[in-house]
Amino acid sequence: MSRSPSLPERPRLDLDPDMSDAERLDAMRKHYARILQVNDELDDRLDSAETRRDDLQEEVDQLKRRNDVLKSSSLYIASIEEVTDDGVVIKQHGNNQEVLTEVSPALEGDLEPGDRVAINDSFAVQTLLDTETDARAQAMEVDTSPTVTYDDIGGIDEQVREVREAVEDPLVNPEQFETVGVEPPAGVLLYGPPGTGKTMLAKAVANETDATFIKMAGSELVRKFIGEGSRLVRDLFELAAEREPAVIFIDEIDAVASKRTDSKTSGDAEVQRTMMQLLSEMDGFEDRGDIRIIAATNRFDMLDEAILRPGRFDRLIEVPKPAVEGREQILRIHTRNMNVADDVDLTALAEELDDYSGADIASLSTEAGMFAIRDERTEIRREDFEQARERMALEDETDSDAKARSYQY
Ligand SMILES: Nc1ncnc2c1ncn2[C@@H]1O[C@H](COP(=O)(O)OP(=O)(O)OP(=O)(O)O)[C@@H](O)[C@H]1O
Repeated sequence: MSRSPSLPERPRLDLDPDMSDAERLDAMRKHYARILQVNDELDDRLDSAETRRDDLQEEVDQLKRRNDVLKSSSLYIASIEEVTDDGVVIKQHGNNQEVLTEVSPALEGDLEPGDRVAINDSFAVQTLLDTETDARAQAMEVDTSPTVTYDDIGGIDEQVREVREAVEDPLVNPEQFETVGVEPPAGVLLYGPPGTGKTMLAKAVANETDATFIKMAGSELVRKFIGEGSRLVRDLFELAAEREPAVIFIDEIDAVASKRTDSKTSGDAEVQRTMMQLLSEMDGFEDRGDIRIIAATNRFDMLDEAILRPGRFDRLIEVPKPAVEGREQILRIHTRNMNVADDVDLTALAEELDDYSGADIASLSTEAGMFAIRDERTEIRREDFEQARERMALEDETDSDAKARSYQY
């Protein structure tokens, strides 16, 4: 450490008793001049000390900012390739870069080849990730032979027809498209309120074409770790290629494909990267064979237009809540295996179910059945449907009360 130069010596006034008045005055003038000089020197020192203090403060602020960035920065995913005496060899997901890195003492002895870990910017292993939480296994639902059929779907006949044309025909009859010389739609986007049958439609089309149904929720793609979302997208398309014919169904696509926000947080950047990966998979989709892709959203208004361009999700199908005839059809579908009493008029009931979605009608039917069971009856009566309706209205109210309450905070 450099030592600061010593302070200037304090001026002394030596007055001899034998001095004449003139000599005394002269000595005092010189002393005064010396004091002024020392004062100036001390002022200079003070100035430079202050400048140095400001510089140090600036350095402290910079370090604090850097520390904050480091604390809040995202982690990357890697796999342990090898455990050696000098540290562990990791392979970063996404770019496959291999690095020899040290392990923090807290994790020493805990790591084995094949483990998934989170690493920071300097490749230091931060956490061991549970293999149970393997993102792929969690994020994808694979159904090799879905059982939903078009007959199970009510009230949206026009939408069924459109989906069949856009997804089923190109899978079943690709030559027809070739002969006519038109490209089948690259991707189909189903949009509309929750519980209207969008997932059912995608499953039914997979069933009808003997395709594997692979579902991924958009919310699963928006993960905490950098590289994970885009990797999942790649895995999704790879899996579909292995299992073709396949129908890829991406639910809640708005989670990865919302209009760009202005904020530049790392989370947003990660969502962007995931969306870019999805777009690039779709752009390179032409030669992928028997794979069709369907996405769904309840928030059409939020979507980034980039995903709606030709060659991407270029067939938009609105799936609305059912009108009265549709509600009756759905009621009939959901009660067809139930023992419903003759006094139940499903046509009249359908008229009363204004604003019910298909999912609401399914719950209503089950709920009515439960009332009959509670009453130890084997037949479902009109009053069971009435009680079920009241109960659902009550639950709805509690739900919206809870929502209203939560908005207050
Ligand atoms: N049109 C319909 N016909 C028959 N049943 C329906 C219909 N729509 C919804 N249902 C019932 O509701 C359940 C949920 O529907 P589904 O998951 O297909 O809705 P969704 O539109 O995908 O909803 P979300 O947007 O919430 O994912 C279905 O399993 C089915 O029992």
